[in-house]
Amino acid sequence: MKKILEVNNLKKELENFRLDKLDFSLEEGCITGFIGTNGSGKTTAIKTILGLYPKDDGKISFFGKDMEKNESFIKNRVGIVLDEGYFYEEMTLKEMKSVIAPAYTDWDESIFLKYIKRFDLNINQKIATLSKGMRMKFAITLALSHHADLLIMDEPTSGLDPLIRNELMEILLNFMEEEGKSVFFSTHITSDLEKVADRLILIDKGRIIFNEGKDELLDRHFLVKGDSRLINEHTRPLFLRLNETAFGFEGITDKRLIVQEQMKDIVFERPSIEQVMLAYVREE
Ligand SMILES: Nc1ncnc2c1ncn2[C@@H]1O[C@H](COP(=O)(O)OP(=O)(O)OP(=O)(O)O)[C@@H](O)[C@H]1O
Repeated sequence: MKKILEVNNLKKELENFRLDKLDFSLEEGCITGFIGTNGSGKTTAIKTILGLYPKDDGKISFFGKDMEKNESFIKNRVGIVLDEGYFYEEMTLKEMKSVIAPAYTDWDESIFLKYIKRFDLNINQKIATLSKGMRMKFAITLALSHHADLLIMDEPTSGLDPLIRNELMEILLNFMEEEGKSVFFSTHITSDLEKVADRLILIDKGRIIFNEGKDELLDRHFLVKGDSRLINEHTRPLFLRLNETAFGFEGITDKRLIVQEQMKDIVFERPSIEQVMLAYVREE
């Protein structure tokens, strides 16, 4: 499969935080969820990849082209949604659109108007008067209106109600129906990814912890439930994360066969993305 984005050895140092040698690539035709808890480095990684923060080291290429030498070609083909949309507050949506649209060679007014309608936005409303969710919908509309091949979105579902979040997931699935499209989006609402993601990348404290197909990841981890008396010095290390109460234990393991051998009367269930994510996130 074609590589849409390649990030090699990316480093970025902020005052109290460091992105540590990020290495990953995105393949064409995939929706990749970029997950991690608050402050894990998702926004910093996305902004550095997009060149909004200067990188300290590493190489970034989109569509096989070096980011630094092909910025305008790349920006044309990438639809971007950032969590704090960069808009002029005094403008109406229509005026803001007129500023942004000429930057894209493939701007499509009919798509723009289609999403304005679908998201129930008023093009004559001032940006300053939009709610957080409406701002996000406007940013998503702009990103979808220039025939981008790759959508990069930072927390696009934050501030959206469950109904609109669900609609956005449908929109992403529709977007993927056309050949050659890819989506990369960060979120800490991992339930949004259960239905749509093909791959998941977990970042924690500025480092990538896993980068794997969603189904493979969920197929090789198990949520185990049973009596707390089964937990002892031999069984405890079999779990990546373990919660014990007076009533029983719940743990995430990637060693199903050994657990099955050593513990009787337990139940195996398929974990959620959130449960697997939390199993890998180191606590302070
Ligand atoms: N401009 C900046 N200057 C200094 N430190 C920063 C800057 N931006 C972010 N940080 C720090 O970098 C760390 C990672 O923040 P970042 O916003 O990338 O995390 P995140 O995973 O996107 O979190 P969230 O889910 O809360 O949005 C945090 O400790 C944050 O305080």
